[in-house]
Amino acid sequence: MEYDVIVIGAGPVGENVADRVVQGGLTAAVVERELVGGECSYWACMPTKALLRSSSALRAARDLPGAREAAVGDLDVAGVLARRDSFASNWKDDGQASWLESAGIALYRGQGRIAGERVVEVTGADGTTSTLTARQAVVVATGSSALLPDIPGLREAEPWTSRDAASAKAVPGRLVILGAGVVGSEMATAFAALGSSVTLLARDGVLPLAEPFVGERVTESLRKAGVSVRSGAEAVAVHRDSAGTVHVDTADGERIDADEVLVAIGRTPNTLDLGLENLGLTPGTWLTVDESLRVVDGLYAAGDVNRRALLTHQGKYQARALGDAIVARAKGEPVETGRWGRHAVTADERAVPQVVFTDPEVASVGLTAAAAEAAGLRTRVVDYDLGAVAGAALHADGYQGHARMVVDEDRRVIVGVTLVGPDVAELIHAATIAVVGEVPLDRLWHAVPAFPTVSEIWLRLLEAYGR
Ligand SMILES: Cc1cc2nc3c(=O)[nH]c(=O)nc-3n(C[C@H](O)[C@H](O)[C@H](O)COP(=O)(O)OP(=O)(O)OC[C@H]3O[C@@H](n4cnc5c(N)ncnc54)[C@H](O)[C@@H]3O)c2cc1C
Ligand SMILES: NC(=O)c1ccc[n+]([C@@H]2O[C@H](COP(=O)([O-])OP(=O)(O)OC[C@H]3O[C@@H](n4cnc5c(N)ncnc54)[C@H](O)[C@@H]3O)[C@@H](O)[C@H]2O)c1
Repeated sequence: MEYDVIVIGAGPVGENVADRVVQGGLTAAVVERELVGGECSYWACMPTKALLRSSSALRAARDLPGAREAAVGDLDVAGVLARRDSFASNWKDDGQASWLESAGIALYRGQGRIAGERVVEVTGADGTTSTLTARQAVVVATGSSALLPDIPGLREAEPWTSRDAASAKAVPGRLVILGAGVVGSEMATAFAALGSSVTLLARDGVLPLAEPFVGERVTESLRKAGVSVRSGAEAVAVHRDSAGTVHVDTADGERIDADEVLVAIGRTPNTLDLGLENLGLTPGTWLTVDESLRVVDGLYAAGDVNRRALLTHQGKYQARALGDAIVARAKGEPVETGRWGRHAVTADERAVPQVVFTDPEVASVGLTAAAAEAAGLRTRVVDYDLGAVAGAALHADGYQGHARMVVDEDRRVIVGVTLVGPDVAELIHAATIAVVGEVPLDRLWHAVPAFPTVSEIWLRLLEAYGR
C-alpha cells in the first residue's frame, strides 16, 4: 500500500507518468474508476478518428479519375461502426490492464480521493476502501468531461455528449450539434458522411480559435456535404417530446427538430469528487500548476485536468517531463525546468500541434497571426495557395487548400503554421520541428522538400517571404 508515486487516473497521461517513474527505478500505482486507457482510447481520439477515416478514404478515391470509377457504392455504415468498435477495443480494457502489469505498475480499480498530503483513498465498486501512501508524489491525471450548458430542458432531453457520439451504435436520422469547436466540427463531418442530416449551431463560428480562413473552408465544405451550418445561432431551450423527437429552440426564434442533440461546447475538469478540499483546494476547478506541474507540495497535475492543452499528445509530453522530474528529485539529481530544459513543458506555451480531422483537414502548430500579435510579437504573415503546389495537384484533382506561416520578424523564425486541405495532417510535424527548433529562416532554405510532394509548400512559403 506504499508506493513512490500514486497516479489518480489511468488515461494516456496517467499511464505515461507511471511508466516513466517505473522506468526510472521507482514504484508506482495507478487508480482508475472506469477503463484503463481513459477518454482518448474509448470515447475520444481513437473511436472518433475511426468514424472519420473510411469516409475520408472514400472521398480521396472519388477525387481521382481512374480510382473514382472503382469507388462505386455507398459507405458501408455497419463496416465503419464495426471498425470503430475494434479501435475502442470493444470498450474492454484487458489489453491496457495487462500492459500495466507487464510494465510493473500496480492498478487499483475505483474512485481515487486525496485523503491528505501524499495519501490517496480508493473506493472500489463494491464499496471497499484501500488507503495508499506515496513516498514521493501524488499525480492527478483525472482528465475532463463534456461540459453541459445551463439551457432550459437540455439535461431532461438526455443529450448526447462526445461519448455518445463516439460510441454510437446507430446513426441518427437528424442530429443537431451545439458548438462548432473541434468536437462539433469533427462530429458534423463524421455523421454527415454516415448519413445523418446534421444541423451545426455555430454560435461563435466554425473552429473560431483557428486562423479565420480555416473556419471559412470547413464551413463551405460542411455545407457542400449537406450540413446546415448556422453561424451565430445559439440554443436557448431544448425539449424531447414523448415520441422521442428533440426540439431545439434558437435565440432567433427558430425551432429545429432532431432525433439526437449533441452538446460540444467544451470540457469541465474531473476534480469534483477527488478530495481536493482535504488539501485546501476547491473541488470542481481546473488545477493550476507551476512550471514543474506542481499544484502544492507533493501534488502534481498533468493532462487535461491542468487545462494547459487539452490534447493527448501534449498531456503525454507533460507526463514524460513530470515522470522524469519526479525520478530526478527522488535521486537527488538536478531538475531542469528552465526553458526547453529536460523536465520543462515549454512546448505547451507556444508550440502545440493539433490536427482537426474535418474535410478538409486542419493542421496547425504554434501561434495564429492574431495570437502572435496579441503576444506583442512583430510579425509578418505569409499566405500561399496549397492547391498551387505540384504535389497537391497530383494528390487530388481540384485540390483546394491554404497555408499560412507566421514569422517573428525580430528573430526571423517561424512561430506558427496553419495548413488546411486534404491530407495535410502528416505535414504538420515538419512545422513543429521548425517552430520548436527555432530554425532560422535562412537555414530553412537548405531544408529541400522532395518533388513532387505537398511538402513543397515549404519552399513556396519561403519564396513568398523572400530571401
Ligand atoms: C471527442 C473527442 C475527440 C478527441 N480527439 C482527440 C484527438 O484526435 N487527438 C488528441 O490529441 N486529443 C483528442 N481529444 C482530447 C483527448 O481525449 C484528451 O486530451 C485526453 O484524453 C486527455 O488525457 P488525460 O489522461 O489527461 O485524461 P482522460 O483521458 O480523461 O483520462 C482520465 C482518466 O481518469 C479517470 N478518473 C477521473 N477521475 C478519477 C478518480 N477520482 N479516480 C479514479 N479515476 C479517475 C477517468 O476514468 C479516466 O480514465 C479528444 C477529446 C474528445 C472529447
Ligand atoms: N482532433 C483533435 O485534436 C481533437 C478532437 C476533439 C476534441 N479535442 C479536444 O477536446 C477539447 C474539447 O473540444 P470541444 O469541441 O468540446 O471544445 P472547444 O473548446 O474546441 O469548442 C467548443 C465550442 O463551443 C462554443 N461554445 C461555448 N459555449 C457555448 C454555448 N453555450 N453555446 C454554443 N456554443 C458554445 C465555443 O465557441 C467553441 O467554439 C478541445 O480542447 C480539443 O482540444 C481535440
